[in-house]
Amino acid sequence: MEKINRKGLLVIISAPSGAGKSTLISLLKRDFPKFEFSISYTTREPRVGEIHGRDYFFVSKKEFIKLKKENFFAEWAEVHGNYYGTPKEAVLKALKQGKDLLFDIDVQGAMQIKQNLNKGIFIFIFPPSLEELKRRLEKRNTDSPETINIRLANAKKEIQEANIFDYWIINDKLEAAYLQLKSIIIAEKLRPCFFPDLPKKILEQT
Ligand SMILES: Nc1ncnc2c1ncn2[C@@H]1O[C@H](COP(=O)(O)OP(=O)(O)OP(=O)(O)O)[C@@H](O)[C@H]1O
Ligand SMILES: Nc1nc2c(ncn2[C@@H]2O[C@H](COP(=O)(O)O)[C@@H](O)[C@H]2O)c(=O)[nH]1
Repeated sequence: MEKINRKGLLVIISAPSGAGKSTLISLLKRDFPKFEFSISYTTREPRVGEIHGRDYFFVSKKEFIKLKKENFFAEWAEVHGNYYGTPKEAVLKALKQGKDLLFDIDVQGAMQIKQNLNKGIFIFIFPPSLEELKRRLEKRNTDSPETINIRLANAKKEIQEANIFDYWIINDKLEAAYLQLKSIIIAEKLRPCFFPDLPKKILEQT
């Protein structure tokens, strides 16, 4: 069969810190090798094992503010006391090339993408409870007790904003949550709007 043109899908995933976004996204990276992943800029210090240009572009506050003034970001927000932003160029490139692009961003950023681009599917991941969220953050052992407290306080606010999202997933058992996430993405990728030429191509075949 002749190659069918496909438009790219934008997938925006948000969750309170520690709910399991990065864990779920690493499974998507394994199963959807053609997906592009938006790499954000941040003023946060790198965690052990994080690599500049793979996990984030780690920049100073001064550099971030300069980029912000230059209109470099598709969206940006102050999250848990640090700045985070999505480079506009990566989004425009993915849209132009019809590539699927996934964003791991907070609720404020998701709202901006919704307003500015007016496209994408918006998925919110819940932890099974706030106690379990705290347990996961403590067990991850990447943040100080003060930072964990800030992240837990922000989790309550983020959960209250969850109604702007298209899909909700509770990440209790990882396998079940991942199956739900994967199913949403597969179903969304099959929407007719992503294959505008398909009926014509099928009818033209001899
Ligand atoms: N379903 C699950 N059950 C138990 N532990 C989990 C589950 N999902 C993720 N975790 C663990 O919880 C911790 C937090 O997960 P992860 O780092 O993926 O969260 P996150 O939402 O990306 O957080 P952040 O926004 O701070 O980056 C990790 O140690 C991870 O291994
Ligand atoms: N608005 C944006 N939020 C972002 C972006 N990149 C990441 N994030 C969110 O920040 C928090 C904290 O992340 P962490 O890696 O420090 O734990 C989390 O909710 C991310 O989703 C971004 O470009 N814009």
